[in-house]
Formats: sequence, structure tokens, C-alpha cells
Amino acid sequence: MVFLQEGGPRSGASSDYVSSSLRATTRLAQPYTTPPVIFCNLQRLQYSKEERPFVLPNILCGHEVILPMSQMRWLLEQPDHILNQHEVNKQALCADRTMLDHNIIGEAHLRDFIRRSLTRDLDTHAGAIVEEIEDGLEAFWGSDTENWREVTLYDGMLGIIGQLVNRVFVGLPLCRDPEFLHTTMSFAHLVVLTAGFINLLPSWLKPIFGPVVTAYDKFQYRKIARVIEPIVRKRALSLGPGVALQKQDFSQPNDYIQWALREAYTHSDVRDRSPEMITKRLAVLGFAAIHSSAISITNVLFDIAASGSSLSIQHELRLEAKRTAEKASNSAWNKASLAGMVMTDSILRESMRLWGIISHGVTKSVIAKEGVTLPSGEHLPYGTKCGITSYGPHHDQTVYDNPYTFDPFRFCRDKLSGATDSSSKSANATPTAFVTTTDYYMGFSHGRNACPGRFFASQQLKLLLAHVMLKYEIEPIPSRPENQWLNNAIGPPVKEKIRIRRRKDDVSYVTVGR
Ligand code: HEM
Repeated sequence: MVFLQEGGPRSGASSDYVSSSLRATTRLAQPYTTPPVIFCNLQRLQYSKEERPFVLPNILCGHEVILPMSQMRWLLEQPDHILNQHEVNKQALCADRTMLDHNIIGEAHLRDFIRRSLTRDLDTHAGAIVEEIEDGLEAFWGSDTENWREVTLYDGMLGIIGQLVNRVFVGLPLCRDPEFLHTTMSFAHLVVLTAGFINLLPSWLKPIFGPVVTAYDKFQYRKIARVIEPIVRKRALSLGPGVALQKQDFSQPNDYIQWALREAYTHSDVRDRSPEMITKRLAVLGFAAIHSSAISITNVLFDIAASGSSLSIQHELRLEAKRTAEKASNSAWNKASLAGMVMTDSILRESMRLWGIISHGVTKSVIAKEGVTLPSGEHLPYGTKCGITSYGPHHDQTVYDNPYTFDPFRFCRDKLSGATDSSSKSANATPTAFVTTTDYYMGFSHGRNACPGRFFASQQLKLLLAHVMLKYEIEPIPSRPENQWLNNAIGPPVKEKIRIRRRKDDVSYVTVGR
């Protein structure tokens, strides 16, 4: 067994502990020769292919031991009291300073809301989501059927996603209030920036500069609280102790605030009933849901616009959306009809394979005081981060043919042809749904900590892409604008524009059903 140097939990990237761990581990796997994170994906793949763990230096979030794929099962099976994924997120987001309440990250509450209320009742939100998409597209892209219009893609997508996510979280009219939307999105955006800055500070400076750096973000949060807390108080008047988590009552609003209140009155922990706690959780939920979805749909639309077959891809997607809309008329765009949109599903999955929002798949922190020993024999002390990246496996040519090529229907070719044999190279690349995570598809992470919001994300992104296709044409562009790497995050081209034009034959497909 090989031991890395013993040390305490890492709180800053530059601690001696991290450096010595780095030296110790690189002794195992040969020196790591390409330090900057953005250049090291090929090296990651190479070491992992040779079944060797290696240390990936990271000055922002602390170094990380990257495990070979053969250790994925072991990694996923480790109990949370030994290896913990939430600890990594808490540290990366400086949750104790930026996240209003340190415990919100990783607590079961938000996951429960998403699984028990949102995912189970997706169909009840479909009509409302379509209304927001139609309203948002009209506002951001307009209705000129004669002239092409140049639009900044990311801005429009962020605005529309912000609106439709808030329709589900807080309802009308707030979800269309420009001031409220701006504030919630600034809050989410600033969390990432301030966390990155605080992580660069040495530990002793954090208590001094932390409050200064987060002051503006907290100010944004207080603006959210001034709007949300009175709504919570007012709605709470109709509830009281003893109200069971009954079947959804459709005379009540169908949004997060209502769910959180109903849930809070099923037990005696009064903390959950406080308007302050409900508002804090709402802000964190918006943080998780909005930018991730806006980035993903922006990537998809750039991929479509820059493809050599842009017009025929748009044509195919439009036909699929029309077929679905006609089938769904008089009911809703329900789970079953959206599941039938295999081309739309495949294109979302393919774009996320190429451009997942983070380059990490599964990353966990050793929280067992005695550390943990890898299946390959190396010992990781308390505080070490270890995991498996997604960028490497997503671009592994032994798994995906032409892994750097955007192949929109890669994941549905067999479904469309009805073939039983997959032409893919590996079982991990066989046709699957956008939301299905595998060892080689970790855009939503993988295992028990995979994104709980991915079913809602899939629903909203399919609906949005379908309506973009039904209502607009996108002018092809000669080349794909580059995505931007910031540490582990992969952002879309935020300033790039595309040209769009409203279709003359567009039809409204708002079909509301409960
Ligand atoms: C395409 C859009 C989305 C992408 C790409 C995405 C991606 C991810 C990823 C990679 C993680 C794991 C982070 C980690 O632990 O390393 C995650 C976690 C999470 N996501 Fe998403 N997400 C998306 C949409 C959403 C939506 C719409 C919601 C809310 C409805 C949501 C709620 C969450 C929450 C609450 C967690 C933390 C789960 C936990 O505590 O275990 N996400 N997401």
C-alpha cells in the first residue's frame, strides 16, 4: 500500500498539505507534465487508460486525484460518511460564505422537492412552461416573418429559461417580472464568481475579505427575500399544523413555494416553515436550475447552426415537433409524447456529451478521518478530493466514433432504423435517453448524486427546442463559436450572435392539461 502524506482537510489550494499530496501521488503515476487544467484532458485520458490514478492540479478548487474508469463502481458505492460528493460542492461554492445557509447544499429537502413533487408531476407544469416559452420567444426574438434578426443567443435563452423555471418555482405574475428575474439571475451568477475569488484567498484572509466579496450578492438575496417572504407568510395563513402531505390540491398554486409550505406543515420542525428558510432554498434552487439549462440550450442551438447539415437538422426536428404537437393537441405535451421525440432527445444528449457544463463527472471528498485506500492500493488521507472526469470519457474514441464531431442523431440512429445491433463501439454509447447517465455520459454527474433536476431539465429543453423549431428558422453559421473554460466549468459563447427569422407557417401549440 502506498501512502500519500498525511494532512488535515484542505481549505485552500496553496496549502503545504496539498503540495505534498501532489508530490506523493505523482510519484505513483509519473510526474504530471501538463499542469494547466484546460490542457490536460488528453493526459487525463492517457493515465486513466493505463489504470493509474494521478493528481490533477487545480489552483482554484484544490488538487484532485483522478481515478481510472475501472474504479468507477468502487467510487459510486462508497458510503457518504467515507467519500462525499456534497463536500466537494460546498468547498467549490464556498457554501459557508456564499450559500446563505451552509446546510442547504446536500440536504435532502431540495432533492425531495424535485423527486416527489416536480418530477412526479411534470405533466402538470407542461402547459405553463409552453406559455412562458411562447411569451419569452416573442419578447426576445420577436415576430418579424420578413427580415432576419440578429440576436445574442445566450441572453435570450437565459431570459426564457429564467422565466419558465420561475413559473414552476414561484408562479405568475412574478415569473415575468423583469426586476425579480434580473435579481435571481444575478444572485446565481455572483455565487460562482465570488466563490472562485474566495477560493483563491489564503485561509487567513477569507474571514476578512469573504464578507466584503459576498456583500453585493447578499444584497441581491435581500431583494429576493423582500418579494418572496411576504408571499410565503400570506400563503401560510391557509395552512396549519396537521395538514397532511395530501394529493396535489389544484385549487392552490402549483409551485415550489406551495410545495415547501405543504411539506413543512407535515412535521414539527418549525425551521422549515420559516419564510426565510423557504426563500433561501428557493434562491439555491434557482442557482442550480437556471444557468445550467440556459448554457445547455445555447450549446445545442450553436451546434445546430454551425453544423454542415444545419438546414436539414432543423427540418427533421421541426417535423418531429409538429408530429408531437399534433398528437398532443387537446391534452398536454406530456411525458409520453416528449419521450417519443427521439431526435430532439439525441441532439440534447450529443451536445451535452461534447459540452457538458463541467468537466467533472463524479468528484468526492474523503471525509473519513482515517482516510481511504483505493482499490489500486494508494491511500488518500482525510480531505483529499478524488473522482473521475467526464470530459475525457465523453471524448474517448474507443467509445464514441469521431468523438469531437457533432453527430446530432448519434443516439437515436438505431431507434429510427429499428435496428437491434448498435453501431456504437461500446455498450456505454448505445442509444439512451438524454437523462440516462452512464460511466461514459456524465453531463448530469452519475450515481446516487446525479442531478435530480434532469427530468425537469429534459422536459423544458425539449419543449423549448421544439418551439424554437416550430416558430423560427436559424441561419446557418460558418463555424462553431468556441466555448470558454473557466477552471472546471465549460461556458457557452455568451456574446456570440445568430440570425433568426419567424416562420410564416408557425402555429400555436399551447395545450394545457392537468
Ligand atoms: C441541463 C441542465 C442541467 C445540468 C447540465 C445539470 C447538471 C448537474 C450536475 C452535473 C450536478 C452534480 C454536481 C456535482 O455534485 O458535482 C447537478 C446537481 C444538482 N442539480 Fe442539476 N443540472 C441541470 C438542471 C437542473 C435543474 C433544472 C434543477 C432543478 C430543478 C437542478 C437541480 C440540481 C440539484 C438540487 C443538484 C444537487 C443535488 C444533490 O444535492 O445531490 N439541476 N446538476
